[in-house]
Amino acid sequence: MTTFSEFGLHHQIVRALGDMGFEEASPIQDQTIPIALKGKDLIGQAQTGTGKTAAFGIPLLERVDVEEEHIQAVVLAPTRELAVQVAEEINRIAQYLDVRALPIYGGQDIDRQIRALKKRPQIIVATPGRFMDHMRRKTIRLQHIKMVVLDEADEMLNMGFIDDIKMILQEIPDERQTLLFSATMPKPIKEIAQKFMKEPAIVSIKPKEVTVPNIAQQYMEMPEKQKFDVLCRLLDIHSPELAIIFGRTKRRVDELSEALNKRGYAAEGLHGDLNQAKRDTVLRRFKEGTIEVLVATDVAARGLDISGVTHVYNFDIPQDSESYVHRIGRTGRAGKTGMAITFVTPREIDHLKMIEKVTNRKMERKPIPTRSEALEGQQRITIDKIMGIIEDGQYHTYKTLAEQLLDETDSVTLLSAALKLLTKEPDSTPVKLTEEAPLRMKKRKIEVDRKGDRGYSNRGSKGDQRNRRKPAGSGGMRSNRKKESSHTGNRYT
Ligand SMILES: Nc1ncnc2c1ncn2[C@@H]1O[C@H](COP(=O)(O)OP(=O)(O)OP(=O)(O)O)[C@@H](O)[C@H]1O
Ligand SMILES: [Mg+2]
Repeated sequence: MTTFSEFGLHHQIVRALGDMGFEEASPIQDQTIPIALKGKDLIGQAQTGTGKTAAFGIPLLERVDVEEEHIQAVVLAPTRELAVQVAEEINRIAQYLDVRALPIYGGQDIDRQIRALKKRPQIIVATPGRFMDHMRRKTIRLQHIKMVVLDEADEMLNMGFIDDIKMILQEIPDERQTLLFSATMPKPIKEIAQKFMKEPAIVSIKPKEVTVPNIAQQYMEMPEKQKFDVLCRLLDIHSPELAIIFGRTKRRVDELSEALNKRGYAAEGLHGDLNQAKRDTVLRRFKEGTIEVLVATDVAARGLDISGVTHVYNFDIPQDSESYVHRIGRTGRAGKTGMAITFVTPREIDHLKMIEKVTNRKMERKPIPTRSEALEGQQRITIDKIMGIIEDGQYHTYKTLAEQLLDETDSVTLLSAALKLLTKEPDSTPVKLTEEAPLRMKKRKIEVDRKGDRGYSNRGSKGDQRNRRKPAGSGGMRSNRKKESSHTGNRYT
């Protein structure tokens, strides 16, 4: 593997990477950075959590002219959270340079953004809708942009941003460099590539390895009604450092997080109907560990890099293999290990098989854990905590009290009572969860797979696009453009 100094990067960048704990380039960085540094167009595909952000972030910073006070590079990303995260990572790499990346996204006060833009950042990381708004207002000028990155391009297409992206790419000067990155690359991406990129170099992992090997993948089959109790048991047994639970719909996420709280888990929901401030708070609290369980729709699946996520639970099986790959990829990042458990109802087994087929990886079937296993899990945690205190030696102030108690009660009885008190016993508080209909396999999906579409999903296929898209205008791009301005506030799900 290559060390970063071998790429001939600015010493400030190498130093920042060192501060960040990056010692060697990851494989995708190793293969793409030299190409991107030459100014060539590039499609980079690599598994989740393997450092694609720095793979484009480093060349952007390397190629930005520090003296020039214009926007020189634009990264487009599908969600606000991702825009913020990518800008933060670029700024960390840029900490010893006089270069700044500014995140720009819908839902944030536009005047504030305009003021921030006046400070002349060289790099913008934006969601497409808000970027279009600024293009129209001429608060972002395009003529000096010489690099464009599409991060999670396929998701931006799924979210109906295709026209925005085409428009943006059309308006940015031609003699630019275009980079496109994602863990999955369904077909419509190729169309964008053909139209808007100049003989892109393709750096791609084999479909065989679409998921990273360090994530243990398991599934459990059970009726819909049983899912919630099983989830609670698993949380008790695994006691994750941080866990993400994926639900199919926004209502589902709300109900699940409420139900989890009722049963004593520190959980909060994240989905597109929450306002910006709430979304920010939830993510912050999760990153800090104030909440241990994040319940989310697919919005959190893309790109989010939160260290400490040890477990991902697909409470509802994901719609397609692409979503599966991105969801489970929230764990097992940067070489760490992780565990992903998918719940499947008997009628959804075909769906699971389809996912296995496309990802080319079998999930291990696991039996449903029992209530007593859950209790054992929690008891183990209690014991670990007690042993931890003994190791720390911080218990001496309690010794006299312990001796007094032992005069009156025998040690086994005393310790048993203390263990009971400290152990979170499996809880069966009734909760309200509206049943979800099982996911049905659509015939079309299998057909696409059989055709050998390299894409790990079919979500990008035309039919789906039509369904997922915002109400599409029949008019040309210009008419779309107008209409969309009124939408920008809430388009990012
Ligand atoms: N060379 C490196 N050495 C050590 N850690 C790294 C290196 N490159 C990136 N990382 C860290 O690995 C984590 C994952 O990186 P990143 O978010 O860029 O992954 P990704 O490939 O974009 O994943 P996804 O497909 O989910 O978006 C980040 O915390 C990042 O800081
Ligand atoms: Mg990423």
